[in-house]
Amino acid sequence: MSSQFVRRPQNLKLPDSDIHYYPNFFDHEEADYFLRLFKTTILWQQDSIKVFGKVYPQPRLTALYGDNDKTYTYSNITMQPRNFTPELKVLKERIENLCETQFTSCLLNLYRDGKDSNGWHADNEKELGINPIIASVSLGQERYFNLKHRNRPELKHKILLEHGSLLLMKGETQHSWLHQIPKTSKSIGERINLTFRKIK
Ligand SMILES: O=C(O)CCC(=O)C(=O)O
Ligand SMILES: [Fe+2]
Repeated sequence: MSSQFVRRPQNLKLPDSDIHYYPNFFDHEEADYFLRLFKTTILWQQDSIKVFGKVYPQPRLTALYGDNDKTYTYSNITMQPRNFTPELKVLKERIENLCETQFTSCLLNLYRDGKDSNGWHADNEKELGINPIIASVSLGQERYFNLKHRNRPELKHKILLEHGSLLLMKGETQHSWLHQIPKTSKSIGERINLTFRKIK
């Protein structure tokens, strides 16, 4: 890995949240390397989700890696973790140094094109405990990340998640806000997202 120097993050300053954005957490070359590596070495799967009783393929591919065998359940999908690869461990440790905390797990998303998406949700599964810290790495195609406050409809925000960036969400963010990656009709390339979490 090259430079460990990390520039100061942008703080989103939204009420009832604690969100920080590091645009160049990885330099361009590193980000390219990890994008190609994870595209080819992660065991991507497409699960089915049930929406109002109907079953659909999830609009993206996913994978779960971890250092324990605890399952993770969201949207009625229970995922079984695989063991961290050496490269995922390297990334995890680099982010742990920045955040001064430990992660047990990494949920990965592969958005193949603009039709792939991630609907409104909060990362508030009980396995994550209260006020979880979520560290989210973006590689490849930049995509918008929308935020909306649960109880105050006038509070909305969107941020472009760039290649090689890191987004940290902590404190009461998951309690008060929902987030999504919307579809786009533009013809765009693929994006990989990694979210490091503590699964208890
Ligand atoms: O792809 C992203 O940036 C967001 C992913 C996400 O919200 C999740 O996996 O919970
Ligand atoms: Fe999420």
